[in-house]
Amino acid sequence: MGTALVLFRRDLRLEDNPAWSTACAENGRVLALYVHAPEEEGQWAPGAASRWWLHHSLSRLDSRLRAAGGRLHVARGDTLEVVRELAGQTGATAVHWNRLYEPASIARDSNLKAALREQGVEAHSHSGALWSEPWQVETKQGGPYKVFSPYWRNLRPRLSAAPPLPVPSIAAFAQASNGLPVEALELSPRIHWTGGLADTWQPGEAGAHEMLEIFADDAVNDYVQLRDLPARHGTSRLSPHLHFGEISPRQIHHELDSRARASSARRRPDIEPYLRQLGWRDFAHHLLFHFPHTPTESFNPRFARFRWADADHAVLGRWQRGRTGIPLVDAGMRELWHTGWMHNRVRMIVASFLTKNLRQHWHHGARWLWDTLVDADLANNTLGWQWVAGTGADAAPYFRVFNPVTQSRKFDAEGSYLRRWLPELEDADAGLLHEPWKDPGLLRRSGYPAPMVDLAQSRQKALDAYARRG
Ligand SMILES: Cc1cc2nc3c(=O)[nH]c(=O)nc-3n(C[C@H](O)[C@H](O)[C@H](O)COP(=O)(O)OP(=O)(O)OC[C@H]3O[C@@H](n4cnc5c(N)ncnc54)[C@H](O)[C@@H]3O)c2cc1C
Repeated sequence: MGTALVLFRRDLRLEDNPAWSTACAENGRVLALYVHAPEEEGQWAPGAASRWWLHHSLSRLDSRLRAAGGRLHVARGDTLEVVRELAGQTGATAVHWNRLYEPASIARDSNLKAALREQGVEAHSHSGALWSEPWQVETKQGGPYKVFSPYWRNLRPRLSAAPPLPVPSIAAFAQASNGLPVEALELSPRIHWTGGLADTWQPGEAGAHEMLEIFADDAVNDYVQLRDLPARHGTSRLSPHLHFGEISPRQIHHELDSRARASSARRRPDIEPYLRQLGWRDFAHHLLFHFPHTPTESFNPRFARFRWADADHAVLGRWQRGRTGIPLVDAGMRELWHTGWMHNRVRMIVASFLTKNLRQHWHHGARWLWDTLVDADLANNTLGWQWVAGTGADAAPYFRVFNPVTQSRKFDAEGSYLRRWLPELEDADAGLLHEPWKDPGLLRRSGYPAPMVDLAQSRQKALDAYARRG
């Protein structure tokens, strides 16, 4: 049996990894390879929080492989050159990887496949990141979907909760020289600002399964009731693990389905609302694959000439630092800065505030989240921003401007989320917490800023601007 290289990218797991399983089954020797080539990701090289995650996830994968007698061969440089050099060194006759769907990755991987095949090396790509390939779900007319509900109605009946691929046994690891330690990639920042990330997350395959277990043990039962409450752990928090491929949708589906079947009919959780939400991830990738211009251009062409306010760095800075004077917006932005994550409902509110009340282009928000989220994902982030800004496929209507005070009273009625992230308002009266500007004395005493815009007036200005669009 021959030797194969397996390129690990955002599939940093050994279980349910089709590229890894196939290579191990078909070859006597395998080399697990990570090539660090951020420039090959075009404008979307990983941001600071993602790099932190990647450092730890690669280290954990390396440790797992070492425990099995091998290691992760880490290299930096041009992927094709590195693969060619290692194929030569190890005598590999095949290269396997799981597909990615960002435009730059598709272009890179197509070149890689063609160049390797030309050289007589087999190149195999596999489906390991999504439930379904973006081209497998088609409308009756044979085109892509633009609206989620019909997309989901088409996809859902085809999804199987079959057991995922087990961790394969490995005959032998191929040896290669010049591998780097993960530290050499300098992904972890020199300045120590990542304490909050380390306190919140455990990157890697084991961390992903722990997170799934916590969710499956408890919150999945009340997902519909709790998923909108930012103070509660009502969602799975699997997004960074999914982004880095430490766990797959198939694994999650299988685990939740098996547990549901094992529980008595009376106590059986309804896992459908959660699966549907996970379906948005496949949908986001479906959209990105079919409409690759959307990370930078409005999905809806009617917004191509929309006049956003000029970029204002002071305004953006207050939003980024959580100093807008609107408690729910500031709490979300501070949660993001501290933990690298923000609750979905709060993401919608901070995005609506930026694009509508402040009328800043959604690009600015998308970029900031790209740098600060541990789950920054081009497909999901693009969909989220275009949805809220009203410029996207299946978007919130442009006239929907979230009122952050109403939202905060509804979804954080007791103010636990606000008090947690705005310690200066910890002692504020419950009635004032959502609108502290109503008591100038409170603002003076606490140092919490006055609102940077009047919510009603800025909403009206946004509606006027949207009404004039295109
Ligand atoms: C402005 C904005 C920006 C966003 N940026 C990102 C991003 O960069 N990366 C990211 O993963 N999600 C993004 N989202 C979607 C969503 O907020 C997160 O996926 C979710 O908060 C992650 O938490 P969770 O894992 O607990 O979600 P759960 O509710 O437990 O959902 C399970 C999984 O389903 C997927 N999912 C859930 N909601 C969505 C959605 N609306 N769109 C696409 N996939 C979804 C995620 O992979 C998530 O992990 C964004 C949303 C908005 C409004």
